Amino acid sequence: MLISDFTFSIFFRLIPISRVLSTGHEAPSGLFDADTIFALSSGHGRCGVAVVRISGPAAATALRSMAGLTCHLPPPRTALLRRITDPHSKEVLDRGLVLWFPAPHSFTGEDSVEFHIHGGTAVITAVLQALGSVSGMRPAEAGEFTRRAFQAGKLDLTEVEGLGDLIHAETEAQRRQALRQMSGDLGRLYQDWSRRLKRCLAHVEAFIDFSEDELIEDGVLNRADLSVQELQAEMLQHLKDERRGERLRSGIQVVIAGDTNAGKSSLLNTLCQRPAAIVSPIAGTTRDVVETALDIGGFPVLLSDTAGLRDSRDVVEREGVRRARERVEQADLTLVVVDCAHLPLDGGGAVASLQGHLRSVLPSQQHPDTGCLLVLNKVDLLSETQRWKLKEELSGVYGLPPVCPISCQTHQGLKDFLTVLHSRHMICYYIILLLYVLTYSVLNLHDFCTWNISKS
Ligand SMILES: Nc1nc2c(ncn2[C@@H]2O[C@H](COP(=O)(O)OP(=O)(O)OP(=O)(O)O)[C@@H](O)[C@H]2O)c(=O)[nH]1
Repeated sequence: MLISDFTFSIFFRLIPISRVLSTGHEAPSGLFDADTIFALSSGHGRCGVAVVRISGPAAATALRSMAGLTCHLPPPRTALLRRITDPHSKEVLDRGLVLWFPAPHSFTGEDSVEFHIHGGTAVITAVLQALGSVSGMRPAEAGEFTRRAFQAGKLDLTEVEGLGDLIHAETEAQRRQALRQMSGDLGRLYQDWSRRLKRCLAHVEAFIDFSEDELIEDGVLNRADLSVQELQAEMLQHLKDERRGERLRSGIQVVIAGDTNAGKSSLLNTLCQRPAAIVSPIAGTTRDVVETALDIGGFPVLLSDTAGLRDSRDVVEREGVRRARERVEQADLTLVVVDCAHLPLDGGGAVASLQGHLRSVLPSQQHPDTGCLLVLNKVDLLSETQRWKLKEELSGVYGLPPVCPISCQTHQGLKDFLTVLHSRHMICYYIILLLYVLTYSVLNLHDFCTWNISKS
């Protein structure tokens, strides 16, 4: 390969790496708008107080003309109680608080104003219409305030993502993760990686361009290679810890599957504490997938009840079974429910029977040890002796997933089951694309350095 080809390949690598790593906000010039934008920021629906935000060069004009402030603007970030009027007709629209945030000390970095008005639909509509009539003002597009904050360097991309997560957070763990991300820790980490990678790249380029003139000190490539290896180890470590974040954001897919009448719908209702699915002694009651969102130990879980798996001539039931199998294939975690009153306990063979259940539910390529829990339902129907036999038979058996004996009727064993479920879904991690790309890029650079060292 020619030297110019090396340089090209280095740049080829550098561009995606630095783009991915650059969480800073080198705002493209020309993206700043002269428009002033406004929006209801407190969400729709009737409420006590609604917040209308304005950002841009005409914010001060809007404040003056609508809050009756002819001479001076209010002191920055201080709430003033004012009559809010139509800027043209001077009709009073509401009485509320106004706040003035002069640039650059505002969320967007631009001159900004907030109106805290009463949350009735008519009040909000009147104020928004009045704002729209001020020259140079227009309603904000979705996410435009945050885009302006990013462009003004107030937030980096990871903080923007954290802000989005915080707004959408439904569980405690999601809220905590979003807040951590918003504090900028992740951005600082990526910027450090970016800086170190670029330094390695510069050393390798310098070696390529000047080594023949002997202007480069010995061992430059070795040091670059060592640094890249260190970075690679750090990223892999980070990847291990942070995969959890992805599951936190999108939720874990938990699917309940098994034979008809095993108590799958009863389990769904028990977990979500409401009659979300129909329960009946008639086999084949559930025909379609019934979904419900849950918060288990602070983690978002999308729980699905599915049709009982059996051969059927009924077209609708067959479609239900097809959907059930599809869901099991996509699941992060499958709860295989078995009616333990039907296990061959007295004559032995419970383990073989459970293995048969697992085979009939799980896709052939899935190992039962992973992504699966065996839920032995209806333990209330077992006698003391039968329970003892079951325990005996299952103790010391390898090749089965964790087994949880429970009763959806008496709630026996439910607490232990929830503990196992919590620890099990914590290990349902997936590759985060961004970090995968980073690692891949580092591996490429590492390969390049290694190749070059061996060549020299
Ligand atoms: N004794 C006892 N009965 C239960 C328990 N759980 C469920 N049942 C009963 O078992 C029957 C079937 O329960 P479902 O929850 O509808 O079972 P399913 O697996 O969803 O059934 P399909 O819709 O046919 O797939 C109902 O009569 C329930 O009351 C349990 O823990 N103990």
